[in-house]
Amino acid sequence: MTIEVSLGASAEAAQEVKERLVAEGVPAALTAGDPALWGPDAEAEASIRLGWLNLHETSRELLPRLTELAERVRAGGIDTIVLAGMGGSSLAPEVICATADVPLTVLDTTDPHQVRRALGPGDGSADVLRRTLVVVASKSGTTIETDSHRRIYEKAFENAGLDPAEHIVVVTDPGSPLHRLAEESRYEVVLADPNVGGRYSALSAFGLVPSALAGADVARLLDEAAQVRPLLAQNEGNPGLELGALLGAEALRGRDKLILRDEPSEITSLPDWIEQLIAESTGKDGKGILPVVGADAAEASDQYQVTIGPEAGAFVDGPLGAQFLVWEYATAIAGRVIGIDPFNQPNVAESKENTARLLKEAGDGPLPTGRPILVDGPVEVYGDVPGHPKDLADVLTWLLKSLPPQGYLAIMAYLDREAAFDAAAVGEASFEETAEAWAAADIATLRGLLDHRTDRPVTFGWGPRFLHSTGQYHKGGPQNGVFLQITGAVTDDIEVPGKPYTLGRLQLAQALGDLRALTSRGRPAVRLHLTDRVAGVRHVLSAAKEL
Ligand SMILES: O=P(O)(O)OC[C@H]1O[C@H](O)[C@H](O)[C@@H](O)[C@@H]1O
Repeated sequence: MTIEVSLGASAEAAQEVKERLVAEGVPAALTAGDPALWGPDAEAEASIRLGWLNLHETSRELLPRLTELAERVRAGGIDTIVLAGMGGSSLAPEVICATADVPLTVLDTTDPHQVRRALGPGDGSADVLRRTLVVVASKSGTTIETDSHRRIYEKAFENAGLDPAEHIVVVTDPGSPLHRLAEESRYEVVLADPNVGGRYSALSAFGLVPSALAGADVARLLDEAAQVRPLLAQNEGNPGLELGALLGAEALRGRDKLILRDEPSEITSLPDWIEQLIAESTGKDGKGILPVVGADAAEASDQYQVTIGPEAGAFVDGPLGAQFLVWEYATAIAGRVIGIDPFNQPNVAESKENTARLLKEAGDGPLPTGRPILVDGPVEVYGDVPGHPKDLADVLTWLLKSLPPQGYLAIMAYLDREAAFDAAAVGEASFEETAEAWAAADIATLRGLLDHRTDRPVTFGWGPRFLHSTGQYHKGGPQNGVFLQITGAVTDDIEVPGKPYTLGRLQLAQALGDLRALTSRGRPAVRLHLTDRVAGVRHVLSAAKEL
């Protein structure tokens, strides 16, 4: 089965853009790997970023090794695959494994409570660790979260009397600092294609290694991509061109909020991967397309909806391997239409630098959190909120009122994204009861509650995961975002071996660093700090319900 793209009510607008792209010879030029398609400023970067167009062929050479590796790992009694990787180094495997229904633990967080769930109690349970293989995945080999996870796991394996070399597999680019370290440590290394950027790497070693180890059929993904690939050079019947023309045409006429719907289909959670691809590729130079995951399309002139799976209106229906390639192609096309370089991420570094500076300046002392402007039960409020708010509800109301006509609200939660598991594990409860208990304990429920109170789109991101995704758009895209950051007290912190910070301290520094970047742009931004996480989540949700 190949892929079907339907443009729904937007077909006419897309047609005009498509005709222009065809007249300019773009489909053939893109599939031939022409790096000049995004203008002279983008050419140098593009010339080393188009390898994703051929991964359906070039990644095939990985398959025998992956089969052998997966067998060896299983024969060694390992049944738990943990993936330490941020953004493009984990989002695709998460979707691949969810779709294949094989378990994969993704560590794309600095939340100590969430990392503790993977490690097991204490400094890691020997029982859990014996059965665990950690895939340390980083293209640059320098990402601070992934480096921290590697250090934590190395120490945990050693403490448990296990040889880290038997429990760690590294995926990185040739010559990266992580490559060198892995060789010194005798880790198994799978090198990735350096001509593929992180968010375009779903079908490279970054997508395939952890997924194959977790038990997914990755050869099938390459077959699915190979089926659609010949269509991408065509002027007609080209799903990537259709979708790219749609994304570009909508953005040009001011419809720059893309509501991504995930209807029940054979694919699970693809919008979470598309979100990074589109937000980080297009959100720059004051332009961009904002993907909104999990929302219903509002009747607003700047929003439109695309569904994964067959549905009324605009949709993309087809197997996962083909979806990856078609969305990548469409994003590259949309980048040309909008007039940005879809392969760089110029504003991501800023928050990272702020975080490093905050940690350095604070030394052994406390991080500069400032003083709360009010305390409402288990929730402290930080930020410049005018008009002397008296409680949390007033603060949320002010944030919603601050939304400009074309704006959006971004909720950014630096918390344990699995915390709601604890509340939902209620013995013999029915599916409905469990789902209800989950929603009542999950801070992500806030997105829907605030969405009901505004016609502006509301996004939700787990920090620091989103910093490697929508974080680029927030800082580099149209400056009309309003930001609600949520942090929480840490009761069970984890040392990062060889570093002067703990995970909890790093997480808070990341939140403060990003807040600094957002407020320096004059954007309205508030931080809620939950002094008791469970009670705090309940309190925030109940305040939002009463607005
Ligand atoms: O794979 P890494 O080098 O560790 O990078 C992981 C992620 O980090 C950065 O912040 C980039 O903005 C992302 O595009 C990338 O996917």
